[in-house]
Amino acid sequence: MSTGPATLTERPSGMKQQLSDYLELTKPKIAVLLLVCVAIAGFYASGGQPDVVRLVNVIIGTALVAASSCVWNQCLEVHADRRMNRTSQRPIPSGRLSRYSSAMFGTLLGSIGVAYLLATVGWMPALIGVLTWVLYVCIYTPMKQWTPWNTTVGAIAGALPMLMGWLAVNPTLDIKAISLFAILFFWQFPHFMAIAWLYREDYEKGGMQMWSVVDRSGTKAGLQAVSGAMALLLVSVVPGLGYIAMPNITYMLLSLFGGTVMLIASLRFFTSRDEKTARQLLFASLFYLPIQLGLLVILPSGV
Ligand code: HEM
Ligand SMILES: CC(C)=CCC/C(C)=C/CC/C(C)=C/COP(=O)(O)OP(=O)(O)O
Repeated sequence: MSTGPATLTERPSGMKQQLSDYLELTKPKIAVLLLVCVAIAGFYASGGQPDVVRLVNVIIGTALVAASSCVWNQCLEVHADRRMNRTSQRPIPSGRLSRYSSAMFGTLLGSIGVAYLLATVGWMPALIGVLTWVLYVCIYTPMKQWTPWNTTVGAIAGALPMLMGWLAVNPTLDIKAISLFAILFFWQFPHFMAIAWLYREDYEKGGMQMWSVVDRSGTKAGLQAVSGAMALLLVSVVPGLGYIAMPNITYMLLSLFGGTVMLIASLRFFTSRDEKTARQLLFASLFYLPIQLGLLVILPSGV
């Protein structure tokens, strides 16, 4: 029985755990890579001379709105998350946080984030942020329960933040902006199909309709990964096609190399469809994206 108010040494652990749980709700690992992509989009959109204040502000605002969407996604998916090993220990299904307090937290984050974007970088990034939030939380999340085409919708949500970074510093969406969106859009297919295969039993337990669940052979998941990687290879060279000073041959050769690595990893996954090739594809995807987009920052125009 407690002998009185918790001592200082006990209280922080309770508070510390709660803070850690609220942070976990925001899916920080996905958010960090996403925000790196947003930052590169803004840097590239401004020809390498960004308004640093606007760039920092769009990153902060996007982080808040993205975090809000991840929190609300988990509020809505708690019953499925409770049935999956991968997600059952998350703050809400485990009971460490209530759905109500989490939903309030998510709403607060989203409201502050949209207001911050409106106040600092204008209505266009804010509008795309709201649209992305709605796409991810209100459309993609329910779709996971009834069609494998949910991944295509999720990939649109995952790629739209590139346009938030772009529009924060450049009001004109040109072929370069679309190519950045396309790079992130197509990247998500090899990225996720590897995960969908690795966790296929889990997804089935959660009632999630992924390609790896509706087609147990994995052929459809493999085809999605290969198709995404092929499209990624093609669109990844676009930023170097003479839109920057002159055809950036170095950028294009490195992009073709990186895209070929992703395509080979996807083909190996498609032909073998086993744990090893799936993990290799997942890791390849997590290394490829920051390096590929990083080329737009480190290689000056026309190199
Ligand atoms: C259709 C779109 C996407 C789906 C369905 C998806 C799904 C997932 C899932 C289920 C995981 C495993 C998380 C876990 O281990 O519990 C994961 C990991 C990850 N995703 Fe994605 N993802 C998508 C798009 C993105 C985007 C757009 C980014 C960032 C640009 C991203 C970055 C990451 C990172 C960095 C990890 C590794 C996190 C970790 O190690 O736990 N993903 N993704
Ligand atoms: C500005 C703004 C709103 C940005 C949102 C960007 C964002 C987080 C996109 C989602 C990418 C995605 C589908 C992740 C997987 O979610 P999941 O629910 O399938 O992952 P899980 O199964 O691990 O919960």
